[in-house]
Amino acid sequence: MTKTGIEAHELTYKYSADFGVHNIDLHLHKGMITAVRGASGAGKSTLLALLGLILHPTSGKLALDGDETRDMSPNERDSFRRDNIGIILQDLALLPFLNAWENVSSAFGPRLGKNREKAQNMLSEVGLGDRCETPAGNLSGGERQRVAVARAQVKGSSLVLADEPTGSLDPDNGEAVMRLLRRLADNDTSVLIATHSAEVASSCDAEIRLDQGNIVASPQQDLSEQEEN
Ligand SMILES: Nc1ncnc2c1ncn2[C@@H]1O[C@H](COP(=O)(O)OP(=O)(O)OP(=O)(O)O)[C@@H](O)[C@H]1O
Repeated sequence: MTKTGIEAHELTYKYSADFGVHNIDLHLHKGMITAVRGASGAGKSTLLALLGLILHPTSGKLALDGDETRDMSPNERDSFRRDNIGIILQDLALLPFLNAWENVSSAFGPRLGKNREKAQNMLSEVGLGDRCETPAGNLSGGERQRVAVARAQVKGSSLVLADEPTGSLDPDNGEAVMRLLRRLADNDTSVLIATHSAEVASSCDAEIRLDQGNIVASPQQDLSEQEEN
């Protein structure tokens, strides 16, 4: 049987002897939003970078929908990431001189015009149908974040990783972005959000806590606690 979702087993990344993330075991199910919380420096961004195949693990295993990623070449990892993983970064990484649809279309690669219609449809879905031609640098923070969600969503990714997706937004825009991420999960995507916010975490389906690069509470624990109550 093909395993679905993301499974990490003893996943480790060492920047140095003391810093990094260590022996991470987790299973992110499809259709669920999982929050990863922890103090500054706990390892949240490092974990997202590992799951996004941006960092190559020092040791351990990582499978996405049953595909083991450990032995992929750098080129295979890049193309796997492009096809399967949407990433919403803390600093957004939108190109300010490209307009909204061009930023969304860039998820597919450099030939932006090829996927213009898909990009525009996706922008309509996140409520930005009338801002397609606006340069990203001229959009508000909330609008830019919605463009970033549209870009993560446009390929139909199996996994979406979001680093503080609501961190810089006012409550209304933050809730709008969370609703969009929920819709992604409802379409059978695994969503992982790094957040400092207890409120954001409480709106997720499960929570992982990191402390000094180690998991101190996992989604499985949270789910079994919910079942007991
Ligand atoms: N490129 C790097 N080289 C060496 N150490 C690093 C590097 N990047 C991060 N670290 C260290 O690894 C640890 C985890 O960092 P990480 O950025 O994953 O934490 P975080 O939980 O995302 O923090 P924040 O909430 O502040 O963004 C920290 O101690 C950090 O100083």
